[in-house]
Amino acid sequence: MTPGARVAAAIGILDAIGEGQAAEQALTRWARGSRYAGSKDRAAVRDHVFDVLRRRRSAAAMGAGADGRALMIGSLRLQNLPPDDFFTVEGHAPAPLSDQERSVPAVPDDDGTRWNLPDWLLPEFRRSLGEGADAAGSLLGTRAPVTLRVNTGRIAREDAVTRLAAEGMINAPNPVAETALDVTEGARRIRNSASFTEGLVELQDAASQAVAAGLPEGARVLDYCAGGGGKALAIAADPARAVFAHDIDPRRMKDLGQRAARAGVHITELATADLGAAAPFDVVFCDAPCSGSGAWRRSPDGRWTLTPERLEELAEIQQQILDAAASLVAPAGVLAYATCSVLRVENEDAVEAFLSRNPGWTCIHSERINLSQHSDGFFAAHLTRLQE
Ligand SMILES: C[S@@+](CC[C@H](N)C(=O)[O-])C[C@H]1O[C@@H](n2cnc3c(N)ncnc32)[C@H](O)[C@@H]1O
Repeated sequence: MTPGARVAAAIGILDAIGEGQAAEQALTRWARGSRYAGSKDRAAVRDHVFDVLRRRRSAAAMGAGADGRALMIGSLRLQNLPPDDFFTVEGHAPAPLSDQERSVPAVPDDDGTRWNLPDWLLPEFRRSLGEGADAAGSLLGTRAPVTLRVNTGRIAREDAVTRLAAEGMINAPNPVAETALDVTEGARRIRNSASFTEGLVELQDAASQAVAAGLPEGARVLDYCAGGGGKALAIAADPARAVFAHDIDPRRMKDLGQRAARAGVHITELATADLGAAAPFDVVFCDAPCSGSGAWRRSPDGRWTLTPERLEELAEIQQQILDAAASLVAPAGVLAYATCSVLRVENEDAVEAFLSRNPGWTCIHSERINLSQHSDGFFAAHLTRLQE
């Protein structure tokens, strides 16, 4: 595909998203109907679409419109790429810019446009991040780093650096977690590399790695919201732990057995009905469902699909999870709560709500891992029962 044809494809996908399709669904549908598109084309189209979604408000302002065409014009301008180079009509490129489209509008300098967030979320974003709001808002408009977790049970981080470099992936130690490596070049090779297929590395954000590494000691650990099991795998890398995984939707754990085998670790999956018999656990870890606001660079349509009602609903689910998980914690054990959200309502407020309903519990640790060029934004808190 020509560069212009890739832009034309992105415009069609953005229009489908504008009509209500989820971003991943719209991309998959386009790829299925475009067998001529090779893997580099698919990656380039995806990058265009995600670049727009990360900066949709600024792109709409720069392109003077909200449809796919205007958003793509705006997005190219934001990247200092002249739209005229892509809108040539040749080789399946979109039609050339009209005189009106060629005049570059002035972009408003309000927080919502600069941070590319919906207006309703701005008060909560400011309350949550305080002086860090501007930095976090700007970062949300950039591409997320590609980060690996080194399976240190198998290979030391410094040896992994050399090995990955030999396989064409330029990488460097990440400062957020001792097991993390940032891949700066060759990231598309990861999944087919021997290092990956042999279980020496996994793709995982550095904040997730730091949260798993920061869990308190304890032999029996339950990952209560295990999902695909990324954190369960990281926890299981410590041979001193017996790790159990649970998710309300067990289909989410379908690849966990295979991933654990590749990593050379053992994880026991538990159905909801079996939790009571397997309890108590020294640590019950709840990586709770949340807005995902700390990871909106990776799922950039999340900020446009979140609603005040959904945020409220998530806060209720988070309390239900804490209550259910608390009953599985050993008397001197720890209930660990985490989200990949930067919003107070899902973090500090959630912990406070649990503690006010459960005066026998106290918070012994609470930390925010800031959104940065090295990791997503994360929150973690450790709660335990007050000893008599
Ligand atoms: C943030 S994701 C977990 C990601 C996972 N820990 C990882 O590292 O890949 C949250 C998970 O919580 C699960 N979940 C939602 N409600 C739940 C509940 N009431 N009890 C247990 N799990 C729940 C969801 O199915 C989802 O897989």
